[in-house]
Amino acid sequence: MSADMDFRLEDIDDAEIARRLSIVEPLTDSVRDLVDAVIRTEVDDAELIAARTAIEAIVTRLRARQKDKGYGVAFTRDFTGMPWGNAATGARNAVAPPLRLSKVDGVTRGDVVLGAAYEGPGGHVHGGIAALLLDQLVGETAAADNMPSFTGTLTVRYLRPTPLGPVTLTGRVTGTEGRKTFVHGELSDADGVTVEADAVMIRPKSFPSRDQISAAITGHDTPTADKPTP
Ligand SMILES: CCCCC/C=C\C/C=C\C/C=C\C/C=C\CCCC(=O)SCCNC(=O)CCNC(=O)[C@H](O)C(C)(C)COP(=O)(O)OP(=O)(O)OC[C@H]1O[C@@H](n2cnc3c(N)ncnc32)[C@H](O)[C@@H]1OP(=O)(O)O
Repeated sequence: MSADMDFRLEDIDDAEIARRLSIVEPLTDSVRDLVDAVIRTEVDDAELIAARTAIEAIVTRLRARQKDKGYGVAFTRDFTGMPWGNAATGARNAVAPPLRLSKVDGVTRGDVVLGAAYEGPGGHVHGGIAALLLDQLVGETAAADNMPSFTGTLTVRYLRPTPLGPVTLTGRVTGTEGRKTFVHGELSDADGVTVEADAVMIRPKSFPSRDQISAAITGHDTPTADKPTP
């Protein structure tokens, strides 16, 4: 991970995180709903044009104040990560399905419903979306102590087409070797595994230590507490 990666401090507590999420998650859900509606609507051209005008007005309102680039990765002082722009999981990212993963007994697991926005072959999940979700899965599976690794190699094997609808992801670490962590991940529908992946996750030699990140976000060294990523 390059040293110029955007780590920044958001000096807020859990209650403020919850408050912000309570505002932005429903907004993101509405935009996700909008994307789905645009794909599936059968209204006439006049309605489509009227919708575009209304949407453009909303975009103008939102752009009244905005960041220069992407959202970046914000951390609280006690190291809770807020990757809210993340393409697979971001709370502010309507492109994200969104995937929510949790680790129990060494297995990372998550359920997500893939609708019309994630279509590749008719009625089925796009292979790139499967790879995106598996990449996030192996990333979170390899992450220890809230410190992420980079995906060095991701090998994806598509066993059979994945129908649009609910899917489950599971991942587990299969080995470690120096800065490398090996992870196996699976994406399944109700009938079993449809896509599997093996990843070599690497903690780059240039990767800042947890203390260095803390120092970068707070301007000085601070003690850090172990906290799960929201
Ligand atoms: C990342 C998101 C941050 C979000 C943070 C938010 C909250 C934090 C909380 C939790 C985090 C949770 C989840 C993480 C989130 C998302 C997961 C998404 C993951 C991604 O989507 S991430 C983007 C795609 N990813 C890249 O953009 C990588 C670009 N690339 C590089 O940054 C370097 O290329 C790197 C680092 C790969 C290696 O750099 P390096 O200098 O450290 O490597 P070095 O040469 O020292 O090799 C050391 C040993 O690895 C072997 N090796 C080297 N390269 C290899 C490769 N490619 N494949 C297999 N093995 C490889 C060598 O053979 C040697 O092996 P040996 O020791 O056995 O000889």
